[in-house]
Amino acid sequence: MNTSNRADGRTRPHVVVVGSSNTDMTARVARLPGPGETVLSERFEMVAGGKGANQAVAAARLGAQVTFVARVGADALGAQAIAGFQAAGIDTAYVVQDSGAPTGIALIGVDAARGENSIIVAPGANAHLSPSDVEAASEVIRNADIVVCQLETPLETVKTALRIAWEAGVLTVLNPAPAQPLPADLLALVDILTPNETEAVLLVGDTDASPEAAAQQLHALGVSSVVVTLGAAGALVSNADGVVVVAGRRAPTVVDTTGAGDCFTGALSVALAEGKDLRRAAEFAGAAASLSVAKAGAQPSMPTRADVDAILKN
Ligand SMILES: Nc1ncnc2c1ncn2[C@@H]1O[C@H](COP(=O)(O)OP(=O)(O)OP(=O)(O)O)[C@@H](O)[C@H]1O
Repeated sequence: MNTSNRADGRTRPHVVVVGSSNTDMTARVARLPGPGETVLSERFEMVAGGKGANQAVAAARLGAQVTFVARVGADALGAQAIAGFQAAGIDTAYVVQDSGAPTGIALIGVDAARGENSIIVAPGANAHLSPSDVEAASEVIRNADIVVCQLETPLETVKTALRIAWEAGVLTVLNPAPAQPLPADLLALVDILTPNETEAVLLVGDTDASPEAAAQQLHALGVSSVVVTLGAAGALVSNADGVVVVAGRRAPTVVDTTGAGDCFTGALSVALAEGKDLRRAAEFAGAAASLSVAKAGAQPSMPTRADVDAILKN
């Protein structure tokens, strides 16, 4: 393990995140516009997002040494994203600024009265994150404690990252979001899969499957550990030790659940890299995610290690 000692005596695990970085542009409106219609927004916010970046920031806030492998545009939003990663202490040596594509964005309209949203995602540079970008970081991946991927970048790229890690005996985590069916040869490279309920049933192609039944089918496809997140109810943890539901922690208040899943996967990865077993890692991740829903925005809402340790003591 490539761990270094911290002042508090705890070892600092090395987490490599391979994935997306977006800028989320959110406009609250009284009513979402129909085709051809223009509406005025009462409030506009621009917040750093993208599942990969959210998970990288979550892991860094929780005390891991984090290397992020990603692509942003050679534009102002890309420079801003990189500055944000560096401020969080993330190693950005493998964040490429792509001069041929803009930074990925999500345009989010929120109906303030109903809380409904409509979202347009323009992946931009995320779609250019290539197997060779990942290969450039292969030495870092082979020496990591854990490698974490999601599905907002090309599947071939995800597969390359998982394969390099798998062949080196490094733990692999896949958060299979956004929901989509996956090829068996990719799933076979995954140690720990972290779908939410929708993603779990979509992966097994059976929308009537219970989370537990979906987990069993995923084990049959070669995934040794499955953690299905269940929103406020917590998470179903399934591996060779059996199946258990780790109850959700009551959030102090629920302000914004955006990024709760990313916080959970980032935190789970840190805990696993520190050597916790899957169930204890899921308890840690649930505690972190319950704190993340109490604050607005994905990256700004990721809790610190001290915040999580404090609620775990209670
Ligand atoms: N209202 C809540 N109160 C406490 N914890 C929550 C709440 N909602 C989510 N969580 C925590 O966050 C984890 C992930 O939530 P969820 O299952 O909704 O994932 P998700 O659908 O990927 O989330 P999102 O897409 O909003 O990021 C849960 O397992 C739980 O630990």
